[in-house]
Amino acid sequence: MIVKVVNKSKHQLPEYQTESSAGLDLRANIEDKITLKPLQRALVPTGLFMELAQGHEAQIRPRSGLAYKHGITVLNSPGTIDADYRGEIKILLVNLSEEEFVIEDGERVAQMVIAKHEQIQWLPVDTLEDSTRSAGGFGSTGKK
Ligand SMILES: O=c1ccn([C@H]2C[C@H](O)[C@@H](COP(=O)(O)OP(=O)(O)OP(=O)(O)O)O2)c(=O)[nH]1
Repeated sequence: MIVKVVNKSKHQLPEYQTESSAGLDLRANIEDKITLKPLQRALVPTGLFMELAQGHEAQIRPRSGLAYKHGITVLNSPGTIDADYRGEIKILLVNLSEEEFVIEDGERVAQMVIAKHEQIQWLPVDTLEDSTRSAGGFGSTGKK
């Protein structure tokens, strides 16, 4: 799939790490380092602008290594980039660790997955067809 992109960052366009991976690593495009204290959040610019085809979205997700080693995650995960959005893609990071974390320019801070989504039409009805689960949820099936 071809996606139009304007790259105003100092960095190369994100590339897949392997042909079979879904996530494109996104790099911070910043003039000065950003220091995230515990529980602090920051909107990190990427310098990337995209034009997605209708019926598609981009999801901004955390990188598992940053989350595991440093408690750095995407606060609104998965962030949603709409097909009609023409602004700069930004990443909302939060530091869930007890130590401060420094984001450097060019650092791969999140990953982006482009996905198709359905376009639905509501069909208002009075009742829904029953199912085995019915209204059970939130642990209704137990632990094991
Ligand atoms: O992690 C994100 C999430 C969103 N956006 C941009 C693209 C998206 O299309 C737009 C709006 O996002 P969203 O719909 O999540 O924001 P909202 O809080 O509902 O605001 P809006 O009223 O602008 O829709 O902001 C980002 O750059 N990064």
